[in-house]
Amino acid sequence: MKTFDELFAELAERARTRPAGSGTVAALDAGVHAQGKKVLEEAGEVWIAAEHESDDRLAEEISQLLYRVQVLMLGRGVTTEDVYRYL
Ligand SMILES: N=c1c2ncn([C@@H]3O[C@H](COP(=O)(O)OP(=O)(O)OP(=O)(O)O)[C@@H](O)[C@H]3O)c2ncn1[C@@H]1O[C@H](COP(=O)(O)O)[C@@H](O)[C@H]1O
Repeated sequence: MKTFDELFAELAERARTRPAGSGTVAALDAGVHAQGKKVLEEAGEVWIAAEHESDDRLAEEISQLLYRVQVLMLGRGVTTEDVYRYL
């Protein structure tokens, strides 16, 4: 179990250390265009799950959307503080 902030810190560390085999490193290397497409794809899956799937499947899709948003944030150099000041 981890929080949004804990995952963001983990992904930032991946970006910094670039361990072999990291899907996050590959997603960051793919660039902002590809990262944005993944956000849109996962958002669509969240919508479908919300209408047609179980609470557990919906929660899983939401977790994947949060991950994809965090990859995009790192890809653009946007921090959690940058986002939280608008909440
Ligand atoms: N939380 C996630 C996470 N959520 C989603 N995903 C990725 O997103 C995929 C699911 O998205 P898709 O529906 O697009 O599935 P897919 O089309 O089969 O995926 P791809 O072939 O496009 O990678 C998963 O298979 C993972 O590759 C995640 N990948 C990593 N994490 C966490 O991020 C951290 C760092 O991971 P690594 O960089 O892989 O070490 C670890 O704590 C992981 O648990």
